[in-house]
Amino acid sequence: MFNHLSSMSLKCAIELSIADIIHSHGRAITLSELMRLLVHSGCFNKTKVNGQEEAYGLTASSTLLIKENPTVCHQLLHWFKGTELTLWGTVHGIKFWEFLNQNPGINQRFNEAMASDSEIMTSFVVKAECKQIFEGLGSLVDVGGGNGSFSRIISEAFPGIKCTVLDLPHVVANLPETDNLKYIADAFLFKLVFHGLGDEDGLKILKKRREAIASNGERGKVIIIDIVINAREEEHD
Ligand SMILES: C[S@@+](CC[C@H](N)C(=O)[O-])C[C@H]1O[C@@H](n2cnc3c(N)ncnc32)[C@H](O)[C@@H]1O
Repeated sequence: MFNHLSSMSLKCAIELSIADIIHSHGRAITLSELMRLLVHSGCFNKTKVNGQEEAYGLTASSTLLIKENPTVCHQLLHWFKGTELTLWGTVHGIKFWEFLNQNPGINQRFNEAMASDSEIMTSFVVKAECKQIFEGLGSLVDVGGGNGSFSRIISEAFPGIKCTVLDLPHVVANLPETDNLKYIADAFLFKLVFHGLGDEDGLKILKKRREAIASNGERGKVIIIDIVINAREEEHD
């Protein structure tokens, strides 16, 4: 709920030139409560001077904020003050997925990286304690499923499930189809999709999925695997 404090305090740090102040001071310097928040998000680090006084130093992240790196500073401020959803969109003036569409080599490497992630996640999701989520399903749509690596693994582990992968045309173009393609779904899988969408788009998608699975009785499921904020521990999110 209070995660916006991290980005707002980062905005303050940039506007107050805190990274520059520490940089020109040449060593750690005492500062306020704002700095505690920025230490929590890993932007600065905390140390002691003269054995007792609290002081703050630069980390690799805040080194990027000093005015010797004007591009990073400028783009971050532009992003904080603008209406564009992502830093990527602010810097490049184009959505990330559209950028991949225009750069086939990078698109291929991105999809291969996501496929590697699927391989790693398989042991947790398909083979271990989450296995029962998939048992008994007849069909599944993998929305934003990339090149289908995760669905391929599911279809091999659960031969009874007909998997359908839905993604952008440039991602699924020329991928070999198999005979287990089907257009009715018991379950919709969203792996690492929602964190990249705004609340409005995410809710719109979920409402549509609810309508689609409501007609399918108790077999209907929406399965979401995504990044969550670590709210309990004093660790970086
Ligand atoms: C972070 S990747 C996750 C890929 C896959 N689910 C995984 O975890 O390996 C997000 C995927 O969403 C897809 N995507 C983005 N916008 C989309 C849209 N409007 N319709 C369908 N897929 C979309 C992208 O092409 C990309 O493959």
